[in-house]
Amino acid sequence: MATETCSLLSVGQSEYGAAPSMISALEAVDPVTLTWHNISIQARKSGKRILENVSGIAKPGQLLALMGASGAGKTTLLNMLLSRNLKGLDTNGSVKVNGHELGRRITAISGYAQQDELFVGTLTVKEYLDIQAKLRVNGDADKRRRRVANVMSQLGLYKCQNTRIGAIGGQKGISGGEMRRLTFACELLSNPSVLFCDEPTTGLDSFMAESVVQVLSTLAKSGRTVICTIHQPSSQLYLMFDRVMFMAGGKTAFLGSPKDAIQVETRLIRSISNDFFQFFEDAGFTCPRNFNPADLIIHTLAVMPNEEDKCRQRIEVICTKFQNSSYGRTLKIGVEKTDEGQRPSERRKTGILTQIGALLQRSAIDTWRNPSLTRAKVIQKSIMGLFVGLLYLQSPLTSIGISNLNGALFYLVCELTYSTIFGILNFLPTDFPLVSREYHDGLYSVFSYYVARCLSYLPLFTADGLIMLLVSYWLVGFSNSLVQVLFACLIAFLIEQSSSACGIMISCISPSLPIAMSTAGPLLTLLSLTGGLYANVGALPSYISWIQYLSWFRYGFEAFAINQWSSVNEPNSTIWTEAKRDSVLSQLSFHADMFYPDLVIMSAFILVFYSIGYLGLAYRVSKAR
Ligand SMILES: Nc1ncnc2c1ncn2[C@@H]1O[C@H](COP(=O)(O)OP(=O)(O)OP(=O)(O)O)[C@@H](O)[C@H]1O
Repeated sequence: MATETCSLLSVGQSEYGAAPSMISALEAVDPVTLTWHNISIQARKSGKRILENVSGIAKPGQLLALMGASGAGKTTLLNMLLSRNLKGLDTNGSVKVNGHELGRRITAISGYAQQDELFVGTLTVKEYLDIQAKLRVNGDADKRRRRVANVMSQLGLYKCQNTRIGAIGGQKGISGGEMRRLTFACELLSNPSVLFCDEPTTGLDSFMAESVVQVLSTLAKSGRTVICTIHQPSSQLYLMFDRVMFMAGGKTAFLGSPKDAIQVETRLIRSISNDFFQFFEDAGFTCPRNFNPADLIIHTLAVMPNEEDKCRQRIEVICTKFQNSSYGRTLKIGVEKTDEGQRPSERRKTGILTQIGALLQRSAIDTWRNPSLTRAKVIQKSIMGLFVGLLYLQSPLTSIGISNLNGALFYLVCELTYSTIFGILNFLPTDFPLVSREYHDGLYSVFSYYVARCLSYLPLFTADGLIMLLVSYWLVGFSNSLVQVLFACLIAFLIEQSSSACGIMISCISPSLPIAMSTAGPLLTLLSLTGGLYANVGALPSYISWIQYLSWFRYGFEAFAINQWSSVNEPNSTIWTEAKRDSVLSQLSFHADMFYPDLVIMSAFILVFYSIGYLGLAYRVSKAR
């Protein structure tokens, strides 16, 4: 195990700004040699061969670039090395870390910077890294602070540490290059021995692309094994890699080193041809002067439309030549002769409470910085409360007044349900890509995410209902003894929680938001129609009647009604008897002794809905590999 701390100059420190007092060195890692041997991958359904006997080796201290035309198999190889995203594929061959097959456990020693960046855009760079550190660094607050300071310093993120990350189509935040460096920074917090990057320079201008490859090169020099896929690098970038692997038609066309000591631009291509490019020239494909070598090779290895047979033949020639060349033989020996070395130490997950705390903090900041939902709900519920209050203003205890009060109670049940459920159906779609990625990166369990996310919704989806209830309560003239008001608040809470738990459940088990929406609509119609106001629950036909027992509309309405009619406001309270209460309730086929069972049943609904939602989410996240 490595014990020394590498002392590197921070990448672009002066350019991007760094805190001078901070330690600007990356912590040491266990050196890792990654080998892959005879990897063959086939699509299960179509039988299409995606990779064929691909072998390779990546060593600590080296930056290896996987290159090739589109469809060559670069991403599939990267996924195989990481043992993820292999759904629907049959795989063969072995991937070894210091001679050990780790399988999925490779995530515990590696970082994977994926091409599409997923962040919580409302957070600043520093806040995001602090929370990531809580999820990735096992240790005390001081260790986390140092790790964050180190990676910010190494990746030149100090200057933008207080800038919000921003989101595409939303608030503008940090630049594309800074986002890419933030992705690496998150991965580096775990101090991985191996770093995988999928197309790290795509979408960046040449200056940004160079700075990103410079970062990767520096990370490799710190003793890490860095592997990235890359599309058409410029001549300059191309020379920054320690090793390049060219792929074509799912095979290895070359794995070796490009020349890196080129001083004069005009000599660049000829100089490369001395070593790396020599192989392609020997195969009969010469590189013209002033031509970007990577461009030429990728072009040579591409399968052109309308010339497929010719291209495939050419690829076959090159791949066979490579296998029989000294490069191919050296590679074969290197891969086969890798002895078992020390198993690198694996990152341990942080505790479940730490995970929940960090995720809750992230959600809370996001909600706080995104006040539109909160504001909309509070305003909407205040207006609805006022409207209900004015509509049923001080209803008298006449038969019409009693019926109005029951109508007001049922309306409250509906309002607590509909806006909650449709407000929460978006629970998963927005979060899902980030959650499933972070879960597969080994940052936290689905349970931690689920608990934190549900808790983060709780205050808003409780307060809004109570605001509506309390705004309307005295206006309508509901029974206002302290006990009745408190019970009314509890009932409103249980109704709103039943709705949000049901919304979360539907969101977690539906494959998409439109399906969730079209499930929720008819379901709520059924549940509200059997809730007790539109049709008397005692007179429903038997083939429909059972639905009422699945309806929190019914239990919530019954509990509200029992609470309301158990006693009434002065001066009528003295003449209000149990018989009168029972008579009002019996009009609705409700029973006074069902009050506590109603509360218990709604609590059970909440538990069951949350549990099903959790199981649905866990299943979907596990399948999203
Ligand atoms: N699950 C799958 N089922 C069927 N075919 C697949 C599957 N995954 C990948 N392929 C096919 O395998 C080939 C290689 O895909 P891959 O994404 O690895 O290529 P790539 O070199 O990374 O391409 P690009 O540079 O365009 O991202 C493609 O033809 C792709 O359509």
